[in-house]
Amino acid sequence: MADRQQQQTASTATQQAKPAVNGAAPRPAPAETQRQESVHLDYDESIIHKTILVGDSGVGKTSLLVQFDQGKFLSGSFSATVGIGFTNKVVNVDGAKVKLQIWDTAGQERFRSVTHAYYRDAHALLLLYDVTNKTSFDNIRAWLSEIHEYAQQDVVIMLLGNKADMQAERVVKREEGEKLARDFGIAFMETSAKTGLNVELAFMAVAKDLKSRKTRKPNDPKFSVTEYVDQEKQNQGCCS
Ligand SMILES: Nc1nc2c(ncn2[C@@H]2O[C@H](COP(=O)(O)OP(=O)(O)OP(=O)(O)O)[C@@H](O)[C@H]2O)c(=O)[nH]1
Repeated sequence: MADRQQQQTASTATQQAKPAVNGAAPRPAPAETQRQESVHLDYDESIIHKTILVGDSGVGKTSLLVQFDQGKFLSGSFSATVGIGFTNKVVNVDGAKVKLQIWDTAGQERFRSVTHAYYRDAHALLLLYDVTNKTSFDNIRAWLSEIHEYAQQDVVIMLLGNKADMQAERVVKREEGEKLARDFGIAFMETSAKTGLNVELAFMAVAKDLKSRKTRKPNDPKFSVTEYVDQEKQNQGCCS
């Protein structure tokens, strides 16, 4: 549904920019339409950006993807992912359609060799831990060294502290997540697949970064996920 709305918006913008066909002189397109047209020219909308969700079993990878894709939370008994699967999702970034192919991996150790094989083609990795599970946080360093071993050097990495809604059970402070991310030079935010906190923002930040890598001119400033996320949080008047 959201995709269809985006397509409609995009095609409306294109129609507005077309010259008149009834003999009248073409009217100049509004400034905003011209800007969107140039974004479309710069960016190839057929590119598929492979984004992989990784982290220990039970941290909420499948739930995060379902919340982003379908806007709902699957409660009930936990059933671990077996193997790997993907969901395609198109997001609108500054008037251009950015295609994300989001791979949900199994966190269990026995599937690790299968998921390693997918790292090499990844453009972005969302690395999750569970704020109520200290082991999942302690394992982040091991996940990062696997990523550095198997993924491409310029892969976009974002650290997500999930289950932020479970305040009473929390054992990992937000500051600890922030520090770890700073130490490794990666972006960070806390999310909740249950309430939807920051779920869209996490994927949008990745999509923006990936798109900017494809369109950035040599002298353009580098897109900073961290600055974008901070700015968006301020705009939302939110603090988490
Ligand atoms: N309260 C709360 N529960 C969550 C959240 N995210 C996931 N859960 C629950 O945590 C359990 C595990 O979630 P999954 O999404 O299956 O975890 P996973 O990382 O995909 O696990 P594997 O497939 O084994 O790798 C489920 O019972 C979810 O309902 C969250 O943000 N808040």
